[in-house]
This record gives sequence, structure tokens and C-alpha cells, in this order.
Amino acid sequence: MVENGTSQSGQVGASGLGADPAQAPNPLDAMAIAYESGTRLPAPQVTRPLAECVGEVLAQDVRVVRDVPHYDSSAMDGFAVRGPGPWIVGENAWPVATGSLVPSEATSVVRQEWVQVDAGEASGAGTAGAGRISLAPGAPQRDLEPGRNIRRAGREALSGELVARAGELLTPAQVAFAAVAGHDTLPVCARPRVGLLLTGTEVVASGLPQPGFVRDAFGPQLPAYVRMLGAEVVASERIGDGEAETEAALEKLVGQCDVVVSTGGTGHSRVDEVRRAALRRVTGETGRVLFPELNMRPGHPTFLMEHSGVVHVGLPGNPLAAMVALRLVLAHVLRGALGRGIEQPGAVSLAHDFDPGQGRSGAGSAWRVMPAKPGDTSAGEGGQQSTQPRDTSGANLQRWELCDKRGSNMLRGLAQARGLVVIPPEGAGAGDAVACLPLPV
Ligand SMILES: Nc1nc2c(c(=O)[nH]1)N[C@H]1C(S)=C(S)[C@@H](COP(=O)(O)OP(=O)(O)OC[C@H]3O[C@@H](n4cnc5c(N)ncnc54)[C@H](O)[C@@H]3O)O[C@H]1N2
Ligand code: MOO
Repeated sequence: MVENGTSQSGQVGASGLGADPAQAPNPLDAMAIAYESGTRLPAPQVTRPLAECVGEVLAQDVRVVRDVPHYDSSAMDGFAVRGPGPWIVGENAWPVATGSLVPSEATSVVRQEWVQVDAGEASGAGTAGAGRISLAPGAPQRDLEPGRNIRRAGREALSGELVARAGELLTPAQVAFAAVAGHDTLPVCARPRVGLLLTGTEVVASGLPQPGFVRDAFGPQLPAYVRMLGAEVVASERIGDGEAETEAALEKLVGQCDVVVSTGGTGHSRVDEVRRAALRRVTGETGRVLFPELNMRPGHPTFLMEHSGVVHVGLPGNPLAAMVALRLVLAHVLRGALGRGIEQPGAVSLAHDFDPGQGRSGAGSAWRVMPAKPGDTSAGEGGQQSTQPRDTSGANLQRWELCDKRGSNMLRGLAQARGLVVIPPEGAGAGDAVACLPLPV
């Protein structure tokens, strides 16, 4: 059931308008096409201090500079000792704290609660007494085993071993390990520069709109979402639906961005100017329409074009359609641009039959991408969500149910979703494995 075919990958006719629906790629092919397109963008690197590296994408493999740890150290508070004891502090026993340097002649570290002071002063870690000490009566012998409680140099990592690979999105732990491994800065990919073109005369950015007007669903989330995808919004244009303003805004954006993300205006009506304006720019050797639309609902009017030196992702105006397209298409343009691998969708098992013949007429022949969430876990047999399908029946996968309120103009279902499930045109039955992309990324 889950497949990632490539049959429809590649460029389709540059005419765009009225393209044969059979040439519209399915959602999984669209991810691959978008990824390829992203790889053609410039990929500058920058060096950043470690404190600014979490969430950035590593530009080169990074290796351990010096053995970790770089000296033999104590794993306990107590005494580094040579031989079986009793010991004379300063001669064959040395007070140590956890993490202290252990003298090279020590054979092990005995924790302080297992040591008794026989004479003089040697009261504990960090004090340099000159007393006589021995293992307390009844204390186990194991702290006398050679090497006991000594963290040997290089035990965690040897110089030259890998810290993280190019293309990885750096986690807090990776950045911390890079510090311990000897780095002060890391080479990361410069964030692709994204320009937003938010269209719609009826769209208002605050307050309670009058009938005929709608509250902007994109402005409040897109800059943060784009950041989560590894890029940065560097310019934003909010316009109505006119031809001249669309032209002017696009002209402004292409000069300062790598990727343009537009919302709305993807239709074919007289007020949908974005598609026409983008198509007019598809000229010369480098201009291309990668797809004029998709074989997917919601989101079928989504387009992907390369023009004016940018990749242009045309998101439909309907909010759910736009967010589905963003998760599939924009996310993959940016993965390509950042040298990250193409995403391998996880798999979940559908909790209920889904018959695409239901709903809007004509929708039955399209792929469907829908907000979904884990169902009642007691009903499933699998437990945790798997990232790899273990079998195509989905019997071992966690059961997921579709969210309600998932009309293409809605957001309520998406707001409850943990992922987007991808269902082929023939539909899917309860218990079938289906591809699933986690949300928000
Ligand atoms: N005759 C046809 N009409 C429509 C078709 C079709 O095939 N034939 N497709 C429908 C589908 S599917 C979609 S999706 C939309 C695509 O619309 P556009 O990309 O052209 O976008 P607009 O017309 O500008 O807006 C559509 C819808 O979205 C609302 N919108 C726009 N921006 C925002 C925003 N920032 N926040 C919230 N809502 C927004 C807008 O008010 C409209 O309701 O076309 C269908 N029609
Ligand atoms: O993109 Mo539209 O909203 O398919 O439904």
C-alpha cells in the first residue's frame, strides 16, 4: 500500500494552466521533485558559535578534536590508591573528587565511604592529609580491582571519530558533545532566505473581520514554521488580488530571496494573479514549471516553479490545503537546499476504512493527504508509532484515526493532528498501512 514511486517525477510542460491532470504528480512524487529543486539552490556555509547551532543543519562532517575524556579521571569521591592497602595518603593514596585527575601510578579509586582513617588526618576528597587509611571492615573488595572507578582517557570517543554528519539537524545533545569534543564553532548551512507573498483582498491581519472578510491564517504561523524547517523569512509582502500589485511584490521578493512562498491566487479565475505572474516569469534556460498542480486533495492547485533565480512554491489559499502543501513541498525544497536527506515517511495503520468516493464529486481519483492522530491505543496492537513499516498489512503499527473538521478551508482538524496520512486513490481499509508524515515537521 505504501509506495514511493518516481514515475511522475520530473518537469512537466511549462504551459501550466490547464495542464493534463494525469501529469500532476502524486504527493510522494511531489516530495522528490521539490527536494531536487531545492538541491539546485546555492548552499553557502557559515561558521557559528556553538550556542547558536541547535536547530541548524551541519554543513560538513564534524570529528572529535581530542580524546574524550582527555585525561584519566575519577568516577567517585574518595582516594586514588596504588595497591591493596593500607595506604599512606600522599605516598600511595591521593584524595580525589569525581572528575579529578587520577595520578598515573594509581591502580584504582576507592570511594570515600568505604575507607577508614587509621591514623592522622585524611578525611576525604580534596583534602591532602598525611594519615594512614585502609578499607573499612565489611567494605566490598571491588574498588580495589585494577582500573576500578577510573574513567580512562578516550573511553567515550577517540580523536578523529565522528561527532555528527553533514546534513544533520543539530540537536542540543549533539552541540553539547561537539563542545566536549573540542569545538568552539561549527560549520552550518546558511538558512535559505524565504520571501512570503500573502495575497487576498479579503484577508485581514487582526481583529474580528466583517462578513466577506477572513482572518489571516498564514501570517501568524509561517515565519515560525519556516524557521522550524531550517530557513528564515527575510521579507514579507501582504497584498490584495490585483495584477500590478502581484507583479510588483514578486519583483521585490525575487531580488532578496532563494525561495518565494505565496499563499492564494493559485486558481484559474480572473482574480487569481499569482499563478499567472509566476508563469510569466518562467523564461530562459533556468525557468521551469516543475509541476503546475498536484494529484492530491486538498491542495491540488499547488504549483512549483523555478523563475527569476528563485524556487517559487505556490500554496493555495484554502488554509488546510496550504498547510498540507507546505509540509510536503516547501519542507522538501528546504531539505534539498540544506543538504538534508529526503524524508522517508513513517507508516501507521488506519483505524477505519477510508473510501475516497465519499465526499466531493471527482475527488475519488485523487490521492488524499489528511490530518490524523493516534487513536485509542488499547484498540491497536502495535504500541508505539513506527518509522519503518514492519509489514504492509499494518498489523504491527499504531492505529491512527483521521481528524474531524478537515475541509480544505478548515484548520480545526489540523490543529489536533499529529501527522498527515497519505492515502492512494483506491482508498484504504481499516488496518492497512499508510504513509504518515509527522507534524509539524
Ligand atoms: N471553479 C473552481 N474553483 C475552485 C477550485 C477549482 O478547481 N475550480 N479549486 C478550489 C480549491 S481546491 C482551492 S484550494 C482554491 C484555491 O484557491 P486560490 O489558491 O486561488 O486562493 P484564493 O482564491 O485566493 O483563496 C481561496 C480561499 O482561501 C482563503 N484564504 C486566502 N488567504 C487566506 C489567509 N491568509 N487566511 C485565511 N484564508 C485565506 C480565501 O479567503 C478563500 O476562501 O480554490 C477553490 N476554488
Ligand atoms: O486545494 Mo483545495 O483546497 O484541494 O481543496
